[in-house]
Amino acid sequence: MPETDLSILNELYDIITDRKENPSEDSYVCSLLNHRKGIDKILEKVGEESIETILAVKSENKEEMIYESSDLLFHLMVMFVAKGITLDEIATELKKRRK
Ligand SMILES: N=c1c2ncn([C@@H]3O[C@H](COP(=O)(O)OP(=O)(O)OP(=O)(O)O)[C@@H](O)[C@H]3O)c2ncn1[C@@H]1O[C@H](COP(=O)(O)O)[C@@H](O)[C@H]1O
Repeated sequence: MPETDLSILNELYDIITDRKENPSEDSYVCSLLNHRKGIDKILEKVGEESIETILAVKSENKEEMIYESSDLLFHLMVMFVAKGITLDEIATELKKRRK
């Protein structure tokens, strides 16, 4: 299988971390990280995007599947940053499971 460049995931993680450290008014990520509902707002988005991903898969429309999965992955990454979970920690956990 060809190696895919997944560096965008690290780049996006770094941008989200930067938004946490340097809040700005017009940032969507900041609006989630600093929401009055706290972590619940991010969890709401993860839940919504999960459902949208499921519906996209059921629709059999691959473009929709990719679009909604990207939304889900993005919001999961915001959740990771909010809770101090690094992508390395996720990768390590996945590697432990490798057979
Ligand atoms: N990758 C993303 C990304 N993917 C999805 N989204 C946002 O996630 C939201 C998805 O929610 P919905 O589908 O429910 O759409 P909505 O109707 O706008 O949602 P509501 O919040 O109004 O409920 C949309 O507002 C999208 O714009 C993203 N927003 C930002 N990024 C990246 O995050 C970085 C930081 O963004 P800012 O914090 O806005 O600077 C940017 O460089 C982007 O690369």
